[in-house]
Amino acid sequence: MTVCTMNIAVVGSGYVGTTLAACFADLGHEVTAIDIDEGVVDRLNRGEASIHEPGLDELIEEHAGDRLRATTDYDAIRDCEVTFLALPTPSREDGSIDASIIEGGARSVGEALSGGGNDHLVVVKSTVIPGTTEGTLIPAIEAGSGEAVGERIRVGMNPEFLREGSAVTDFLEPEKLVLGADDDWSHDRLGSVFEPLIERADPAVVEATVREAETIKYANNAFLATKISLINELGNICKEFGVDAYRIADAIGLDDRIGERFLRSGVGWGGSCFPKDVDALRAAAREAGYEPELLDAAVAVNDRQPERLLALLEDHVDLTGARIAVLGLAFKPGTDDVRNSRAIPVIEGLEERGATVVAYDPVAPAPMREHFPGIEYAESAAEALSGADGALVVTDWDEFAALDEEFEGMASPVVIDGRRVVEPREGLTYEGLTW
Ligand SMILES: NC(=O)c1ccc[n+]([C@@H]2O[C@H](COP(=O)([O-])OP(=O)(O)OC[C@H]3O[C@@H](n4cnc5c(N)ncnc54)[C@H](O)[C@@H]3O)[C@@H](O)[C@H]2O)c1
Ligand SMILES: O=c1ccn([C@@H]2O[C@H](COP(=O)(O)OP(=O)(O)O[C@H]3O[C@H](CO)[C@@H](O)[C@H](O)[C@H]3O)[C@@H](O)[C@H]2O)c(=O)[nH]1
Repeated sequence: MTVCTMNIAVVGSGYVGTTLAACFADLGHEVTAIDIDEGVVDRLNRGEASIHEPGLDELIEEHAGDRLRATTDYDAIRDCEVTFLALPTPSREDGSIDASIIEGGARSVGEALSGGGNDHLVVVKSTVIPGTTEGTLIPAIEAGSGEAVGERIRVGMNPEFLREGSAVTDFLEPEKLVLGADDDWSHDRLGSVFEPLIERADPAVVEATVREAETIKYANNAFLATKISLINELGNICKEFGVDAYRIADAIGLDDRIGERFLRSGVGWGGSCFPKDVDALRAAAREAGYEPELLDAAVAVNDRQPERLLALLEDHVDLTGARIAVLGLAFKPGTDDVRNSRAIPVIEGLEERGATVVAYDPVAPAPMREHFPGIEYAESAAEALSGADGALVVTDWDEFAALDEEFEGMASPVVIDGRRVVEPREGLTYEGLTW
């Protein structure tokens, strides 16, 4: 069967946009990546990613200069059939969504499409609060293009479920695709974009309205974040009972209605999505007149976990003047992203208690330096542990599981594990957060 290839523009070359652009090129489409950052564009054209994501460099190297090109010029959109908006949708101070960047991007897309031309589908890939596409982005495209959306220019919504650290595999082997559109032509065109992926990976395809697609994304993230907070709450209770929360999670996960995934208790959820998206959903729910009490509680439990880690350490070490190794800075393994990493409140808490922090992460020290320029950064876990009065494990990098004689270099061998990655052993005072 012949699979149709298309000309696709991807606006925004961050974690989502770069993955999208590289994977679409790999699926056979002609892709133009557009970003305002010239450095990002230059690197892409040289065949390099600006972010750390397993498998991404290889794809970009293979397709850059061929099916994948990058530019800062929105006018490239005119030659494309579909444009994906993968722009940031950060939180405002009060937690509500700040749609100003994507609104500006939508306007620029509209301007690039002004003056007539081929049919074009603009697809919102970013996570946006239900109603944003209709109430903010369509008017921005119309303001830029000078024509009503719904005839030549149409709009769809296709939320992204990839995880950082496994973005390429998640994108190329999705469990589901949510195709959001409010008319048949837009559903069909969105379907054509994903046809090669559907052929290859056979995901469940959910046809939804734009507003449903926007909502599915928030519901998905809110459910997962709350699931982790629930296992963390149960884990904290297990710890009080002297019971290993991981053995309990293994048992309850056998119940299909619960499921075994996302039951790893510990220092909590961070990253660029769960905290921002749960906050935006809470704010939007409140604005709509609904008190999201369970989501508030999920956040409260999450906020408490780093303090609980520090309190456990304090049971063993007087932190004033102590040298403490922090193992892991990225919000999860496999990424250099430190946005909302649990390492941030952990390091702040150590500093407040007068401890000296020596941090180690295999890929994320550079972005963390922007948050904490004054702490020490070690080149290896062994160096961080050397002479330390205690260690906190904050990210579950595989290499921490292999640590062994490195602990012998500690001044006092106390390890408090927030991710269940280090093996307890003789000679080590070891405690887990929920076990
Ligand atoms: N990171 C994830 O794992 C993930 C997963 C699913 C959904 N999302 C959602 O996808 C969206 C993008 O997230 P991200 O993590 O990829 O963002 P990011 O911050 O990693 O990247 C955004 C990119 O957009 C560029 N940019 C900013 N303004 C621009 C403009 N006006 N025109 C062109 N480029 C511009 C920036 O230079 C940057 O390269 C967000 O809504 C996010 O919630 C993220
Ligand atoms: O059992 C678990 C699983 C995860 N986490 C933590 O939860 C956070 C998020 O992890 P993960 O979901 O793997 O990474 P993200 O890249 O943030 O991906 C989430 O956020 C993305 C952006 O919206 C979505 O696309 C993904 O589907 C969703 O999983 C990290 O701090 C993890 O350490 C736990 O504490 N316990």
